[in-house]
Amino acid sequence: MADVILRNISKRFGAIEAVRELSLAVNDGDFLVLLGPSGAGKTTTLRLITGLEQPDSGSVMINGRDVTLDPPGSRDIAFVFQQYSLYPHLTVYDNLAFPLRSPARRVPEPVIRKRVEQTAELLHIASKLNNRATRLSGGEMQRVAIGRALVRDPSIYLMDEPLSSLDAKLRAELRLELKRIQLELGATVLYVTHDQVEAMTMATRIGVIRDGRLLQIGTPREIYENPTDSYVASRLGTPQINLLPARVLSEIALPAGTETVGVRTEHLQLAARNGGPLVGRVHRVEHLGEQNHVHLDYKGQMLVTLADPREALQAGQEIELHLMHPLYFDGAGQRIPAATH
Ligand SMILES: Nc1ncnc2c1ncn2[C@@H]1O[C@H](COP(=O)(O)OP(=O)(O)OP(=O)(O)O)[C@@H](O)[C@H]1O
Repeated sequence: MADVILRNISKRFGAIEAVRELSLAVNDGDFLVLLGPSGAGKTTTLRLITGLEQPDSGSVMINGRDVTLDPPGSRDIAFVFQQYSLYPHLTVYDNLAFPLRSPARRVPEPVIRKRVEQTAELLHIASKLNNRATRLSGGEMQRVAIGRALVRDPSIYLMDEPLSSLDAKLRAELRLELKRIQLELGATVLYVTHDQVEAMTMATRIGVIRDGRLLQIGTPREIYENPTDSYVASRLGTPQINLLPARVLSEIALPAGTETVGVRTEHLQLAARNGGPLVGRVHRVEHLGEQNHVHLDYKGQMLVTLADPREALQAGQEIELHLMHPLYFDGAGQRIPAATH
């Protein structure tokens, strides 16, 4: 059983409130992704769990034990950083063995060998064990860095944007592998990123964080389909949700209090003009291969939606917009629940 509970933790650096009364539970076997922009407090949250930072208030529990005041070394945690952080003069084997060779652990050498070889297999780097760390590609180096966390069997793996230094293709590849490995090991992971695709594809749950506050936590589907506010709605989905001021939609009935209407691709149907109340104009069509991005001008508001590339849409063409179950938000950006409309 491995779980981590944060209770109301806050951390301030001078005038900056990096983390504000954040409460969070990472359950056994969870792959919890903290998703937020730069400066949201993601790294600070991880550092508070490791003990590299002390909270100003609140507590950190690991496996039912309050570790808030414990030094970092005594917490049963493995951390993967954004940068590779390998020992360049050591071989891949020795880099992987390193965390097990600390005098405090006293792991016998045959056990180390077994763990290192298993980990290398898991990460598909078994053939590189004798290479020096510097003689690896970026993707291989990051695999080794992840491997250094995996050789141990901690309560929780903390990962701080471990794929962000890789190119898009490698990132996609390692994303799949990390998820496979997590499932194979039944590992508990807290992973921070600003990449919504990583969050959507790997997470069992996503926590959306902004300005040190946890805004919402739920499964990727819950966060995508049922965002509690317009900021959370805009964090997931490509193209991004269109947020239209209610005043440009006076032709249609909106729930009381609506100030903004959130329109994702699946909430919008385009049709030839046929007397419907909402008429826009195609501004630009971007052909992306399997789909088109259509940029529409609706009363001076620019909307982006997906369309089938076989649909003949031309810039300048007038087109009807049909909204299907869009999301409604009040003046403060809070969601107006479906039950009230
Ligand atoms: N040691 C520190 N001293 C002063 N300010 C800090 C320190 N560490 C973090 N901060 C500030 O706290 C806020 C949160 O930083 P943090 O690194 O946790 O954000 P983040 O979400 O991880 O961002 P990024 O995605 O850019 O890594 C930022 O405003 C940052 O400048």
